[in-house]
Amino acid sequence: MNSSDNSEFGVADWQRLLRSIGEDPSRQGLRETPGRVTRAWAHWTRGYQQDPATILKTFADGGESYDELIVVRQIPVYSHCEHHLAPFFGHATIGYLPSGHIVGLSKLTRLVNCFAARLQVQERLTQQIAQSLIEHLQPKAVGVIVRCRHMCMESRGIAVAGEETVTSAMLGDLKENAAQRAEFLALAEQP
Ligand SMILES: Nc1nc2c(ncn2[C@@H]2O[C@H](COP(=O)(O)OP(=O)(O)OP(=O)(O)O)[C@@H](O)[C@H]2O)c(=O)[nH]1
Ligand SMILES: [Zn+2]
Repeated sequence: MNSSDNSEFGVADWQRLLRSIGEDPSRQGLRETPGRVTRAWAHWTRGYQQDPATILKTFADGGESYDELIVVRQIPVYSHCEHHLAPFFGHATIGYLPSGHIVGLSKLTRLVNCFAARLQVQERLTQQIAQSLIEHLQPKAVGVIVRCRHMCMESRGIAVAGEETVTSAMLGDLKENAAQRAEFLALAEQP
């Protein structure tokens, strides 16, 4: 969303929204809010402008042929549900079994951000992370676990606080090989 582009949702629309809930957009505390919220939504939806292929540039693993699981845990997730535009947030764990290529560890967090900064359901977010790793890194296996709290379920609707939704995607060896999956889950869950 670009506030200088009249064809897109911007400052005038947020002013209208503020009026529609009975507020006065010209009062001191709200004067800067439409511009601020426009910029905030541009940030929360920046993922539409990001390309997972560019993020996941691989580098050869220096001849060391590392062939064990690589697991990164506690990757922060901030997203918005496509049903209510309400935040959902939590953490992701990503594991993969390389096949000749590894990726910079920070790129896994960037990949999560790229898909989380779009309107989502948690299930699709989880699958997109896993599928793009398979597509661009061609590992032997990928496992993704996402745990989130959904504000549309806590602050409204069913209105229960603190429920956690857990989703997972297991591809390649992690789908087919029970021992491999057990190892990933042990690494993912270790305190
Ligand atoms: N599967 C899935 N559902 C989600 C996610 N985020 C929100 N929802 C659900 O989307 C559903 C939308 O249901 P609707 O009946 O169309 O909308 P609603 O009347 O606002 O539903 P309530 O939240 O039950 O009041 C709700 O059950 C939400 O809990 C998500 O990431 N995955
Ligand atoms: Zn929702």
